[in-house]
Amino acid sequence: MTALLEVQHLGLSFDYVDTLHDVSLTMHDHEVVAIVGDNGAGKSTLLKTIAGVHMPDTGRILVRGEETHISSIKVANALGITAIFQDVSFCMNLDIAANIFLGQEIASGITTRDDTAMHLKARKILSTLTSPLSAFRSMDGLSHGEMQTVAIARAMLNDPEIVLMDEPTASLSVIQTAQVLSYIKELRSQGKAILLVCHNLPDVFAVADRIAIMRHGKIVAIHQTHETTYEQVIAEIAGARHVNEEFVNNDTVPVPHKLIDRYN
Ligand SMILES: Nc1ncnc2c1ncn2[C@@H]1O[C@H](COP(=O)(O)OP(=O)(O)OP(=O)(O)O)[C@@H](O)[C@H]1O
Repeated sequence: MTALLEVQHLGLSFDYVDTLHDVSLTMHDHEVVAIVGDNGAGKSTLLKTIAGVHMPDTGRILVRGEETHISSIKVANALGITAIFQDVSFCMNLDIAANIFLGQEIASGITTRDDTAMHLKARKILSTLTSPLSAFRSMDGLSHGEMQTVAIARAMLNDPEIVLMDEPTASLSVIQTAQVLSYIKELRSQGKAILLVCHNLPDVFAVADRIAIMRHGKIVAIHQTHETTYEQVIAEIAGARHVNEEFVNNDTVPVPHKLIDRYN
């Protein structure tokens, strides 16, 4: 089966420092792949390189089996790749529909926007995500989680096949996080491939089919989520040769939280 996205031996340096080193990764439709790693491991740089923000120095990116040169975000979008970065900007004085269409408004004449068509499409996208948000609501006053919903809806505008998400649950409440994770599952069920950079291991284990661990610009391991454990992933993030028994055998605190507390 042809992979939707194939990254082969990517390398990228900033100021002579290897930020990505021989990175290879394959993604198929109906799949969520999470990239985890310590600060500075190169996760966001990998995502941005696939999204067209950076051009790799070496290696290849294939989309549906075809070699591509993703020289800009626009080129990535045309290939069916869309990214949701951490610093999404909104126009707070406009409504949700206008923010979903920001920069891609539907015109009804040379100088006028077709607000009705935009609201209809915005409502359709929100309902596809099973979001209860009204497209008429003002951005002003939305919670972080609701803004993340709008960011995801905006990314769905051109029905991409490959969705790249950088820390979509950062600074969200438990409920908002659950909502965003359910959107990710919904996108997977629609056949999309989702690449997720995420620090939060419970979120990763809740939603990812595979987990890729990055360290010092390299992918050091890729696991099927159901075949790995928090202990193993944390050990690989940290570069430990063995899983620490102290972590594994302490049954007084739920293991994931104990591990994460220790790791942080
Ligand atoms: N545009 C850039 N110019 C120079 N160095 C950069 C640039 N972007 C990233 N880097 C460097 O590349 C390394 C990897 O950064 P990156 O943001 O990809 O890491 P990360 O794994 O996403 O980290 P974090 O979890 O902290 O966001 C860091 O040392 C960073 O300073």
